[in-house]
Amino acid sequence: MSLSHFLKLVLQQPSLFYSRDMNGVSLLYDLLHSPWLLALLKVYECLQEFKEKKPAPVTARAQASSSEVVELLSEIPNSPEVHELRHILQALHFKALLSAHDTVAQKDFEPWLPPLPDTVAESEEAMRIVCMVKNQQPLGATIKRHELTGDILVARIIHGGLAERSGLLYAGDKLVEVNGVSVKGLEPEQVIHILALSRGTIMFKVVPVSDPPVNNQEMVYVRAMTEYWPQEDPGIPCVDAGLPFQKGEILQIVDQNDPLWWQARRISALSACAGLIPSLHLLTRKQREFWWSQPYSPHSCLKSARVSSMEEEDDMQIDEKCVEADKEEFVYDGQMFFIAGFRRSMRLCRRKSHRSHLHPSACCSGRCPIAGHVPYEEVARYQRGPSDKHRLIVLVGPSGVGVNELRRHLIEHNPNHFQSAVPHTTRSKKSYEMNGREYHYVSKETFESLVYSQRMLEYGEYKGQLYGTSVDAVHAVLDEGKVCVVDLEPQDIQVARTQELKPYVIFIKPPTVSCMRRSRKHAKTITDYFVERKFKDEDLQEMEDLAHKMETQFGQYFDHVIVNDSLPDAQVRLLAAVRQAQEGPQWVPATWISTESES
Ligand SMILES: Nc1ncnc2c1ncn2[C@@H]1O[C@H](COP(=O)(O)OP(=O)(O)OP(=O)(O)O)[C@@H](O)[C@H]1O
Repeated sequence: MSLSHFLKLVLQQPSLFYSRDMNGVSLLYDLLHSPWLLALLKVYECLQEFKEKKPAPVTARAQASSSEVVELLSEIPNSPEVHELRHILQALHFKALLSAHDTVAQKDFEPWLPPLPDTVAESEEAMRIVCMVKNQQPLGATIKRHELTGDILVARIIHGGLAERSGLLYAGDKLVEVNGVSVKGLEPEQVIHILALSRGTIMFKVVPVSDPPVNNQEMVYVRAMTEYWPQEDPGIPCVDAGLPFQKGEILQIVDQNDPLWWQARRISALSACAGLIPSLHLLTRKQREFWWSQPYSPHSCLKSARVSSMEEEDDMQIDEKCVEADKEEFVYDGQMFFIAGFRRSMRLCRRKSHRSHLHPSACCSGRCPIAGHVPYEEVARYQRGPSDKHRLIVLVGPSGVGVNELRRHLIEHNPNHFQSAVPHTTRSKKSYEMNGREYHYVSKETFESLVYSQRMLEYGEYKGQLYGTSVDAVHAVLDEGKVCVVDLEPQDIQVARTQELKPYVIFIKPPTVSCMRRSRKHAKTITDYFVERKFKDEDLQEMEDLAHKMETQFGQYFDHVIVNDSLPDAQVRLLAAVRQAQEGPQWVPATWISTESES
């Protein structure tokens, strides 16, 4: 019988006795002998005994004792009993049980809150007393001083922070006291000082804001196109509440109520407390101010020093056919395949300046990353559908890192699935070549019109001829249901970033110079002078420097990074990354998705 049911009977019984017409002695006799009264007395006795005993754990460190026993057991001869005991003591569920026991024994499972003050003056009726246990975590709120009244107000509540989780403090609440100290006339910094000194529990006396703000904004995701370090920003309302981020990181914007300071989380830590980041407007302004504060220097697009020095060198005549025809044809599954876009002239041309007079706009307005640079790019999750074209795969990396080696390997791995785009050139066709196989041979005028109509992903000049890869050449591959794999200079990525191509950019990064000295012992680089020449130490150093510059300037566009140390490893990782790009969900600019749904 449950105790509550039993107590109900107890209450019923006296009323029955009372209603019966009985003399007092027999009533008392019956009452004292009734089983329910005896049972009730027994319960009472048990409770009294329990109260006196005050049960206490024999030890508060059962876990430690268990570990000691396990250690001792290892020193005595093994027997089935010893084995069993050790097995029990080391079992995960048993350890969890002891851990729970110790937690209860040490009573560290709930915070201690101070008693609320008994006397609250009538005039303070509208006040709210809020107690919080800090537990070494930040409060998750910022304060400010009201410009006119001088009141100290809660400026914002950080999403996921202690204050928000308590549900007791709101932006706009007026602070009256902190831990019994009046904040009247204090500067926000002084209040922060009081808060910083408080350990464990903090008690606020606040006048609640009449309309607590409701955050019903939609969750927005952005890619950080720049980096941000709160410690270096003197303008941030609270450095500790700032969220540092790197280029290319995906952020979830959880609050845009403040026009200057948004609240965001990193996509990699969505359960963490949000942090403050400058709003789009503020960060754009900061970037502009920084830009103007820099000493004037004519901007030059990222180029390798080796490139400019090469341009001054005289070209040597090298037998083109013997160099260019290398490994262009191969057999796969009994079928002959031709691989275009790997020619020496094309590769050397890529290294040359992209600041061509052909481009309709000057360097700093089109392909250059500084022009039109937004600090946050809104992104959305994209999953390629079965009937969608493949995403363009773009490989980027400093010259000599192995971009072509990896690209070639990928295509040769399965030429029915991976293919390069056939480039365009203005040079004349050789007798052993075929139009549309090695190159699309076009006139200078046609090439220029492709450039002017923004149909060239990349282009350049080599030995007085133009070379480049057109958007249409990429489409020709994609339309066949294949994956197009191209090699671009980082400044050309922006041109390829369109809804129609949805490029997935993989940065091929060199390992350290000392690693390369080992792995590139037999590797060869191509130069204007030499068809193939061994890497020198300065080539490797330059590769490392250039990779660093590329990451600093263009890291925001890289969807994936592969360090090319061991070639076989890099090949495997590239294949996996390309598969993931086509089959897995990724963050892409939101405009790539919305344009699609509108059409
Ligand atoms: N991980 C590696 N280990 C050893 N050698 C490598 C590795 N990756 C590439 N190589 C070699 O380095 C040389 C340069 O590679 P590759 O031609 O692919 O460079 P690239 O990045 O395409 O540069 P370029 O702009 O000069 O064409 C080649 O001989 C290649 O076989």
